[in-house]
Amino acid sequence: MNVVSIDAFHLKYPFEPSCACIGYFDGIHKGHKELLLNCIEQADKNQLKKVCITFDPDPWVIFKNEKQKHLSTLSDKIQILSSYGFDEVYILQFSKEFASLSIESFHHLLKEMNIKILICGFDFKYGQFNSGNVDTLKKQNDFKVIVIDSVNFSNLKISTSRIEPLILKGELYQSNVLLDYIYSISGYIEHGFKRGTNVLKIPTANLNVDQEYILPKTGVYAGMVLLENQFYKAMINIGTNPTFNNQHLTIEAHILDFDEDIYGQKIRFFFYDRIRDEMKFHSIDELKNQLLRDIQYVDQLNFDECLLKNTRNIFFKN
Ligand SMILES: Cc1cc2nc3c(=O)[nH]c(=O)nc-3n(C[C@H](O)[C@H](O)[C@H](O)COP(=O)(O)O)c2cc1C
Ligand SMILES: Nc1ncnc2c1ncn2[C@@H]1O[C@H](COP(=O)(O)OP(=O)(O)OP(=O)(O)O)[C@@H](O)[C@H]1O
Repeated sequence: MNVVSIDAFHLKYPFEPSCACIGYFDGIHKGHKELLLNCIEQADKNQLKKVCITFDPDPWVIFKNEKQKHLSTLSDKIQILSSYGFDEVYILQFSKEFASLSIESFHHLLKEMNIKILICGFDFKYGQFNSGNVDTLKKQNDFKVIVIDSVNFSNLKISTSRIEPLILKGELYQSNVLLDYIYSISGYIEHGFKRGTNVLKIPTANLNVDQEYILPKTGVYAGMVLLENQFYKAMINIGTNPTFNNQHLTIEAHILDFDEDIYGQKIRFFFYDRIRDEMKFHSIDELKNQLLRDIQYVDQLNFDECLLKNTRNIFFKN
């Protein structure tokens, strides 16, 4: 899959005729999935390149000058799109100039990018003051437009802004249902206080997380980790280890049936469901007994087959 960064005002790339879906696609949830699958199907049917058009940076960065947290980093999006079988991802460089393109200039840009079929959601907006929408798109004759109806859950549109608060509240199972795969964050393993290994005899991998991610509410989660293209069941804690009065928030996983030195390695933590609050225990033995019960619980937990399969399809590299 080719990933191409595009300056809308200086098109240089040799664009081949394509069927493209368009959006910011943070998290690539179940609603987005409908667009992506439709795009792949239409591209194959019409012998066109399979293209996903997205934007970077986040419009908020440009308008509010604030770094936003996201469900997925750009690199995650690229990985997910690659798992769908896209040929190309066009990343339109978002700027104030780009945001103020007139409706006609936006259509002209897509025509110049050799888009033959455009797939978007029913509420897609574009151009100056977000004045472009599916009605204005349908009025032009340069490319065909396919509009996807709202993909709902409990009669409400599935959207990134609906999933984000669920993650912040720790309702990870519900977020996963709306995403259609298991939510994850990634980073590198760093050194902790070594109490896991030395005091508790329950070693943990401490995550130095990419700061872009939306972090689940503090607490203990059943989940998995992905390490060197292998999935392992894990229990994850996000918190300040109140039994030890830590000053800073840590994100750590005890990987079940695993005992290797993995400092410095790239790792991904998957949050399947929240088990409990992080608690302050009166003694290390009490904490240890609780951790042993958590291990037992996670060990016997059967993850939803469909969520597991979708997650593997995205993140497992063949
Ligand atoms: C699944 C899991 C649950 C945990 N729950 C708690 C908890 O409820 N209270 C607490 O003080 N620490 C909790 N911890 C954190 C342990 O205290 C921690 O693993 C230990 O302090 C090791 O830290 P270190 O990696 O910095 O050495 C939990 C850790 C894990 C992996
Ligand atoms: N549930 C959905 N059903 C159909 N189309 C959707 C759905 N969610 C998003 N889309 C479409 O997918 C494309 C990308 O959506 P985008 O990422 O901009 O927003 P979103 O998922 O609705 O999130 P937000 O809450 O940030 O608005 C757009 O064309 C949008 O209309």
